[in-house]
Amino acid sequence: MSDDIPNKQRRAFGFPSMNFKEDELQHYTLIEIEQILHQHEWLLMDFNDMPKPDLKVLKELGNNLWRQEQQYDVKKEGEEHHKLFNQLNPEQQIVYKAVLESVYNNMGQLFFLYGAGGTGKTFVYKTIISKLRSEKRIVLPVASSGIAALLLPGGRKALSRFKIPLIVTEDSICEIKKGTMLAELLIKTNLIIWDEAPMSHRHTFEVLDRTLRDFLSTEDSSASEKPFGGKTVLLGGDFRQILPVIPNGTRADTVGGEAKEYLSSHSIGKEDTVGADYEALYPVEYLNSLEFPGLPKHKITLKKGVPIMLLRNINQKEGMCNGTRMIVTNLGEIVIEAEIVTGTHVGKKVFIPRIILSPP
Ligand SMILES: Nc1ncnc2c1ncn2[C@@H]1O[C@H](COP(=O)(O)OP(=O)(O)OP(=O)(O)O)[C@@H](O)[C@H]1O
Repeated sequence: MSDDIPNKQRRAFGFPSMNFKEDELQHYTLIEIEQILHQHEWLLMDFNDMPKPDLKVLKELGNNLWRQEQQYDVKKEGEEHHKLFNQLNPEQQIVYKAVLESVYNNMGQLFFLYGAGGTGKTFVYKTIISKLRSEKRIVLPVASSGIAALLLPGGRKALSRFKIPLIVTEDSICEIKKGTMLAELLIKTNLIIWDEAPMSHRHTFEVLDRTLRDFLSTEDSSASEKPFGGKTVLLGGDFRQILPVIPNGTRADTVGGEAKEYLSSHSIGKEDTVGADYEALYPVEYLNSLEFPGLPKHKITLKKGVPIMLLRNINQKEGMCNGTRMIVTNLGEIVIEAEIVTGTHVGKKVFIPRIILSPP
């Protein structure tokens, strides 16, 4: 009877590669038997010798998010860990040991792994992640940005993983309800790794901290007094990679660099105007404020290093077509120098002149 259970549950959970342990199969089979007995007005309880399904285990098995974290191939993770661990340098080993000691002994320590770019932080995260996943423990690796999250195995953006509200205040909490799959997963998590931590506002960590204290205090009342409810948390990043903090500064002040304004035209040609009345009726400021579909604004502000996209085919042979993305490398008086970052001409420097456009 249990032979059909894996296929049935794989279909139900939508995991074609889902594996089941012997005892998990037993619980599912007992539930099936219970359902058949119900049809004949019997219960499993009526048979003293029959084992009973454990509802707590079944609740766990029904948690898709927990399931996902349990689907890692233990053998592969073990091999990955073996490969990475043997390469750790002495400093990386210190971090590795300290974090794992806290996880194994439920010490709930909070770590900060600080290092300049390229010094091997992600390497340490990966070694720790593979070690814990090879032991079927749960690690939730997140990063402040989506790009950094992609570098972590099974990594997610912190805001979406923990359902942190976009606008966080001193009293916000994660948008996770108690008893949901995500709440249960957080309770079971052994380690949280948060890369690029200095890029996130203090309030985002406090939101997670408050939420974990709340969830974990239902099982252990002292959790409300512990940072992150007593979970081991490894924050990491490089303070040199954050944006400078400028008190009362505007967005432009924070990003830095000199901005340059480009106008579609410096003046209206005499031949385009029809008498003084017309000028009074349609002042230059008004004309410049008009926006038409298919035409860029009258004024654009650019800086070195900003990404831009062409909206016209300028020179297809040179890779400058509608949709080509570039990074601005130099700002001339009426010409912009940029480097192509997409397509077959990646890395090529091109010049974008001012061009005459009319609505399509
Ligand atoms: N102990 C090590 N042995 C071999 N290679 C290593 C070791 N530590 C790091 N590396 C390699 O060095 C490079 C940079 O490491 P890593 O990406 O972990 O740095 P990082 O500190 O996370 O950088 P960033 O902050 O820019 O993300 C990677 O290619 C990584 O594989």
